[in-house]
Amino acid sequence: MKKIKGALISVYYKDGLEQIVRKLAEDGVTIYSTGGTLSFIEGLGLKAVSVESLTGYPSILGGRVKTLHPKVFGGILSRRDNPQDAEQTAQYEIPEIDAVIVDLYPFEQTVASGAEEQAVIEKIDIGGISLIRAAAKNFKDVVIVPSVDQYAEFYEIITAQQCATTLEQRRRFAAYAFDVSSHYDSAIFNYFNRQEQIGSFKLSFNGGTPLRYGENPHQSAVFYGDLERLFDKLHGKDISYNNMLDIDAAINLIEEFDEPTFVIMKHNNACGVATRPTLSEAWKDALAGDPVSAFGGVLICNREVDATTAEEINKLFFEVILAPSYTDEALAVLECKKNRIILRLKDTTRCPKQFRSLLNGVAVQDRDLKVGGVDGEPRYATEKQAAPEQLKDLIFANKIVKHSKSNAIVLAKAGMLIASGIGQTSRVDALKQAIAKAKSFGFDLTGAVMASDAFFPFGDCVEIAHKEGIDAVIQPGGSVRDQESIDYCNANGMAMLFTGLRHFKH
Ligand SMILES: NC(=O)c1ncn([C@@H]2O[C@H](COP(=O)(O)O)[C@@H](O)[C@H]2O)c1NC=O
Repeated sequence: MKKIKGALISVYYKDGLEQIVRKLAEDGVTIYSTGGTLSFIEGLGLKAVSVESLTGYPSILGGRVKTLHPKVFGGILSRRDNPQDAEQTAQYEIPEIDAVIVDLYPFEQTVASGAEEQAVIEKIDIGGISLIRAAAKNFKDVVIVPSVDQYAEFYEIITAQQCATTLEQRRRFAAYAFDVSSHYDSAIFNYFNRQEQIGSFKLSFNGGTPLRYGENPHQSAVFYGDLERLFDKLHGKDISYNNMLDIDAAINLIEEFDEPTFVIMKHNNACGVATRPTLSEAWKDALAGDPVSAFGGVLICNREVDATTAEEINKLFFEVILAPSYTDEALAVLECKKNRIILRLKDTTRCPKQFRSLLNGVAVQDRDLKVGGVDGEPRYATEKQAAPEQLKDLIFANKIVKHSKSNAIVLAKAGMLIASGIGQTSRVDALKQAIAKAKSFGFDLTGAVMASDAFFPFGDCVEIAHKEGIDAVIQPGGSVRDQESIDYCNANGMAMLFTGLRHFKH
């Protein structure tokens, strides 16, 4: 156990500091402090020594240099059991500082506020980060409180142990310190790296929410990120790892649609999608696409859920629902099952990059943010063009296939997903799966459209589709054998659009 005799306090946010300062003062600890923090302490009617009087220098360069001085850093870094260090600290009249309390300039908040570069640069804390690192390095003798988040724990310790700390406690606070400093530096790096990418990859999240388990009960899992910005959880049990995957996929898909649309996700793929003039109609037809798979699904829509729609949704067993809002009546209906997770979407902007752990590292790619065509519009590869209603269905189906696991084929008709073939090892198998599924639910494929996430390597898919009554197709194109498919379509009165955009999803 080591008693604190000298403490340096230099914090940006002063909230929560009062009880700590009072306790330190009560136990006779000498407090050293910087400008604003010193005024705060004196405002409490307590005494502290200004860092200026310790160093013999004023705070200069607009606060850029305040604590950066050997009298401060010598006091923190001196090894108390090292005779040479002791000799030098005595020679230069350096006091022992055995507790350091810092709260850094709010760099990330300043960037997030959209501040100009110069304002952001001034919020790069230099002295504070140096204090944190120095104190953490010398944890054998010094305790470091590196941010406001550790105030409560530190206060508990000094209250219970009369301003003394154990080595184990100091080591834990040193870990907090490097957590704070590395996160802070990652944020600064990402700010500097935002335009001209220099190649390194740094991602840092504070905290982490333990999940009940991972993809399966024998796998443990933690989520790092800020779900609160994305949505409000209004009701239900904890969100699971698999729920998160489906929620992510659901948000990606719903964002493709402007008109009232309902999507039902199952294991990362849509099993029901419909666009209709009203949300309740969209729900009805999304469910009709595959009422069997919908059981236990994740639901998402892009309009307020009203009571009528909620009454219908309520008949289904589902895991999660996401919507921009709910009427009070709708919420009352949906909340009748205690485990159901009800989320209100807020700000769905997400990182434009996607990360995935694989092999012994992380692969980073741009999100697939394009749809429709390389330059906006897809182009006809065939003589025949689709009728206006069918063209709408082609665009609709292409949005769904973009978010389906490869190899994927989507069949749609009248603004509704009628079947898909997903995650197949051949495109023909994906098509056959979709056809079989559509038929099993009694859908008539005459006049339906087909979307493919990648080009047709042979002419077989358009031929199979045509034999089922499908006469409009959308696909990226780009196969060396595109002409086989084009010739077949031309010979059989089919329309085929090329987007030039492949949408593999592995
Ligand atoms: N320049 C320095 O030597 C320096 N030393 C400590 N700080 C920071 O100054 C802030 C506290 O300043 P004040 O006590 O004047 O309100 C803290 O966020 C602390 O991390 C510094 N500021 C920036 O680097």
